[in-house]
Amino acid sequence: MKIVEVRHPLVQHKLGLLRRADNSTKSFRELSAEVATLLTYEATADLETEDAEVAGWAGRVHVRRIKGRKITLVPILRAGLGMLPGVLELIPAAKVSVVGIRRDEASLQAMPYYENLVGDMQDRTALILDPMLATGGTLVATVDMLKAAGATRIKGLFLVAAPEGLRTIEAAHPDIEIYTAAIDQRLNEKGYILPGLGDAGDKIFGTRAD
Ligand SMILES: O=P(O)(O)OC[C@H]1O[C@H](OP(=O)(O)OP(=O)(O)O)[C@H](O)[C@@H]1O
Ligand SMILES: O=c1cc[nH]c(=O)[nH]1
Ligand SMILES: [Mg+2]
Repeated sequence: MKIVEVRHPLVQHKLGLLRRADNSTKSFRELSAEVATLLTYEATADLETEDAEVAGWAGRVHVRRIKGRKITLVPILRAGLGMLPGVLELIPAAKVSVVGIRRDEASLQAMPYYENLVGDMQDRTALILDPMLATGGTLVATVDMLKAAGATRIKGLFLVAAPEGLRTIEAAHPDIEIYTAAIDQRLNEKGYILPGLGDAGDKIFGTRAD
């Protein structure tokens, strides 16, 4: 499975800021979106392009443009919404397919509760957005959903990923690609990533002070 840990200095610097426990909701949101923009740049590096011509200031000019297959962004509610503005900075016309999955805090099982996907999923690259890949249950459920709707080309963008979750997704869906700012050490007994970011959904929405 293709797993890319993005080591770019800007990504690593911003991730370092995100890890601070004293971030305000505003800074956590801004940094999440900024790292998401940089992950998008990496994850779209292999998009196919084609020749085209446009009317330039000195006549016709040869240019390149993105070809064929289009993209749908797939933010996973809730926390994935925190990455969406950053990704839309680079792909402002992308259609958005929303998936709602909540992790049961006791069993750590992924509980799907909402699905609203674009109709032509088979013609698009799906870019899943979620800050945290922990046990991997949420990602496996999302990829199951996307494949059932016809998706064949799927990439996931995460701020932080745990080795346990990477192993789980590799066993279930080795054909997808993962882009993350960090592969962290491990999960704690409650399924939180260490050193991680804490509860990303709560930090993005300001629902609990850590
Ligand atoms: O890899 P897993 O072990 O499945 O865990 C990861 C999921 O947990 C968090 O969502 P959460 O359930 O807290 O929902 P929220 O975004 O509404 O806070 C996170 O945003 C991922 O979606
Ligand atoms: O570390 C974790 C794991 C799951 N969800 C989070 O928000 N943080
Ligand atoms: Mg949460």
